[in-house]
Amino acid sequence: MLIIGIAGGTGSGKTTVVNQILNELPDDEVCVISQDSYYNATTNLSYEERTKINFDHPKAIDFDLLVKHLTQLKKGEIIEQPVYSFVTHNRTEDTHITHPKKVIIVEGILIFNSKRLRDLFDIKIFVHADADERLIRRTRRDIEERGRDINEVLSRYQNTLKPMHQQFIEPTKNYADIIIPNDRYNTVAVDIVRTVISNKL
Ligand SMILES: Nc1ncnc2c1ncn2[C@@H]1O[C@H](COP(=O)(O)OP(=O)(O)O)[C@@H](O)[C@H]1O
Ligand SMILES: O=c1ccn([C@@H]2O[C@H](COP(=O)(O)O)[C@@H](O)[C@H]2O)c(=O)[nH]1
Repeated sequence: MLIIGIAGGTGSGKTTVVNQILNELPDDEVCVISQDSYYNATTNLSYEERTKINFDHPKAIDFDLLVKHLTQLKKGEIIEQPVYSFVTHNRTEDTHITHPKKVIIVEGILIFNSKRLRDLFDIKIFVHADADERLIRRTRRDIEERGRDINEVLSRYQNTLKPMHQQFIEPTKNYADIIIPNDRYNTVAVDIVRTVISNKL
């Protein structure tokens, strides 16, 4: 089994890179775990209280469950990945049954922040895009896909995204084996990662 961690700031293009890697790879050989599925369950809080959570701080993530699930997959066990809603800021009632595969890709902004997780990765990849590019992408995506308005996106960026990125995400670039520059679509880098995976399969 090969476990690949893909980190990078919000809007850097992690999900896009993962999807490009998955294209042309056999479905039954690769599975993806998203750190976003492991935001803490906040059912005890009101919607208003949930909107005030700092989602870019490591404390917002249920790393215990993420490490437990990855360890189970490594042992060949099936897991029930939580399903998260960015609209309600909470886990849904659903779960996603995930089978162990030869290659497991874990992606998320804070995954290199946890030593326990880092130790589980065979390859660590950091997707880099400049802050202005990330802000533009995030603004478009959150308005089009995550039900936000421009004020929400910009005030969240100023109050939490930017400072948390500088404090907790950017420094973890140092742990990466490979850094993918992603201000533009980087097909060469994606091809290299795909080749590494294909060799393993
Ligand atoms: N290299 C790129 N150039 C332009 N737009 C991109 C690029 N990579 C991703 N995007 C777009 O930016 C937005 C955020 O990308 P996404 O992959 O969701 O980032 P992340 O998972 O890192 O938050 C998406 O709308 C995506 O289509
Ligand atoms: O309820 C939530 C939970 C998280 N976020 C934001 O999501 C990004 C991480 O996801 P990416 O796909 O890597 O962008 C993080 O910056 C959180 O601020 C949210 O908006 N709402």
